[in-house]
Amino acid sequence: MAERSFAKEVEKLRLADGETFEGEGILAVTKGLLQAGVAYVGGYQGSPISHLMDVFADADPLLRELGVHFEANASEAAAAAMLAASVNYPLRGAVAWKSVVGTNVASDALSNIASGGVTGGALIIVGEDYGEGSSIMQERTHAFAMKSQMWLLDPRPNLPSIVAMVEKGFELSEVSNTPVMLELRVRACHVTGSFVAKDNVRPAMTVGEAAANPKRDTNRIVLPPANFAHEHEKIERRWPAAVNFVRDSHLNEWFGPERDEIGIIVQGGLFNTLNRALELSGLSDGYGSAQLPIYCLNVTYPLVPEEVTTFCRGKKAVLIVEEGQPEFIEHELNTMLRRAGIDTCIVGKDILPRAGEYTGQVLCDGVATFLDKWSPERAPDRSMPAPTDTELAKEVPPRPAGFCTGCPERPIFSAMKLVQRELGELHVSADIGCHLFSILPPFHIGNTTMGYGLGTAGASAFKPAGRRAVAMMGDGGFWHNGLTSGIGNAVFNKDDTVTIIVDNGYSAATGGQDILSSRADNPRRKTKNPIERAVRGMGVNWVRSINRTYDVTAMRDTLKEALTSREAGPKVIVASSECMLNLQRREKPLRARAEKEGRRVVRDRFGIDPETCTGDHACIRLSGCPSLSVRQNPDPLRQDPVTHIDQSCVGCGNCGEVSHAAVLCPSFYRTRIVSNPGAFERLLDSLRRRIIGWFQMQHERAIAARAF
Ligand SMILES: O=C(O)C(=O)Cc1c[nH]c2ccccc12
Repeated sequence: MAERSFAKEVEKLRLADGETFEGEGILAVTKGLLQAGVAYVGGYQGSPISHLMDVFADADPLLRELGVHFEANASEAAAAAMLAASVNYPLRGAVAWKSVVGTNVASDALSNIASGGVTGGALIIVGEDYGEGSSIMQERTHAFAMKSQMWLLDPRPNLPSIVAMVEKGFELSEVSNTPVMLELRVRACHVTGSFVAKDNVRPAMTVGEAAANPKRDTNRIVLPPANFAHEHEKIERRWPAAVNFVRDSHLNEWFGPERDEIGIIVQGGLFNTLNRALELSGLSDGYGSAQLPIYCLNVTYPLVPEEVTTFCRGKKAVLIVEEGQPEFIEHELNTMLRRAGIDTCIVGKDILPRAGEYTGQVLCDGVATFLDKWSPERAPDRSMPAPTDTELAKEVPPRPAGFCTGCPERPIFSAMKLVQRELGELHVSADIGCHLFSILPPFHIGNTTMGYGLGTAGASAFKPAGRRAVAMMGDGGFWHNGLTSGIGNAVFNKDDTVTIIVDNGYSAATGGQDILSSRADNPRRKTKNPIERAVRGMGVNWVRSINRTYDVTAMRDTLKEALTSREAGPKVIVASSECMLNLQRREKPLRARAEKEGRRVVRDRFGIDPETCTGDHACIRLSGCPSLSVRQNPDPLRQDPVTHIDQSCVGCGNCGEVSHAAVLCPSFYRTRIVSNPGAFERLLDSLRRRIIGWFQMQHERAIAARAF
């Protein structure tokens, strides 16, 4: 069950010619694909395009009606390889993934398809996870475009521009026989707006029809001598064809006055931020009516030399707003101008930061610095305070990201802490996924992370002389590649590593999509393929499955056994409990309906007895649940605040289990909250309240007597 359902919104994908579509960027992309007659779509989820994959999945009935194939690919590599369908056949295909990491994973297939070239349009929608809020290394997809000569679209975050780039992207791909990447930053994925729709177009050829009429052309396969010809073809034919198409179709946009001494060139995806900076500087408005010439690159690769020289000729200086490093576009602009003998000064990373996101504030400062030097009469007043410099920012302590309340992965790390207490500190090779939060407080567990599914591979150099290394792997990473890169590798190399495979039932970190081992019924996919069976099939003999990770004692003992077992070869613990977010998403509405209908509903909550709590908060350090908080000690003779469980508790019981396994204290209790209780239950409740109330009254009197 995905994080968000688009079941209602996908109805908008049926809009016909002339009707107005209103909604989010990712839905607009999908509508654009259907209007362009796409024959197949796929990809692998990951921020910021997870929801695009969810839109595809929810739109599957419509896709089927139109004869469009949708595949939830096993990885980005698998998605890129699927684009092979566009090599020999006039099939338009689109895949989506998170970049730059997904592009790294896909790069084998990508290089192949870029070399051989395509017949049908191939579009790769990359969710560019760069800048503040990103979870990955800060790199640019642009480098991949340049190294393989794949074209890179970076549309202005505006629905008509995004839809146009989808449609034109296919045409560009076909006229230049080259795969095209469409880069969407997180804000473009979720920007809302409207555009005038066109009818959906059934693909002229379906993937089924292509398979029934196979074609081959050895010139399109990367093998000598064709591979050498491909390079020439790229440079001599495909590249010029792309440049001509971008120019003739006016894919890049021009804003502001035609003549000026200065101007700005901007990556399309940054246009809105630049415009906002100009607006704050009194040089534009909310509609993009800039008072400076702007050349907006909706296509950032390849550049169009004639457009660049036309824009720059006669200008003293041009600012290039290009996020990230290295400054590929800036270098190329300089080369182009030099070749054309134009001496316009290109200003870029000499005044704009070399690293970090180009936020509104960064661009405000950059534009001001640019204007100070090149057009001081238009330079804005710089007395504006930075928006983050508020009282609130000073007061609120930074809060590290962490596991959700009730997360079944938390007890795994609590158990690991307990094991470390006995066996000493462990080298833990971490993996991509929710479990990566173990690295941050309060656990401080995890020494490296090498990539998705690569936890076990990341521990493979450690051949234990005494203490075994521990590797983490998520179920998402396991099916993405970890089964071979981690488990297979460890079996073959006779590694002694202990791998904990965290099986929460979903690709939880990417938004709760089903994977092979999901327990959920999925009418379109084959789920319920146990990880343990796959691991055993790979040749691991020592495998233990724990089906309730909240059982901290069992987790601790199994981990200890794995670390000390005499058996040679990899040791694998499959630790399973359902992702609490998904569980709540599924159960909450059912519970609410049952309560409303007057049916008896029981749910668990945990609490802490403030009288028993000593206030040392070891429970918080060992569990880290966000629902564990502190409150004033009710006993006037004890000053330390006591632990308190707030309203967000989902009753997973981890806090109590941890306290029990660590022999901390008996202050945790479980309450059962009964909605719509029966008559007997009510009677019992009032009886209990009276008896307990009597004891409490005695106790309160005793405390009052001690008070000052
Ligand atoms: O959803 C995210 O934010 C992820 O980091 C998950 C992810 C999806 N595909 C990947 C490829 C390499 C590394 C991480 C991911």
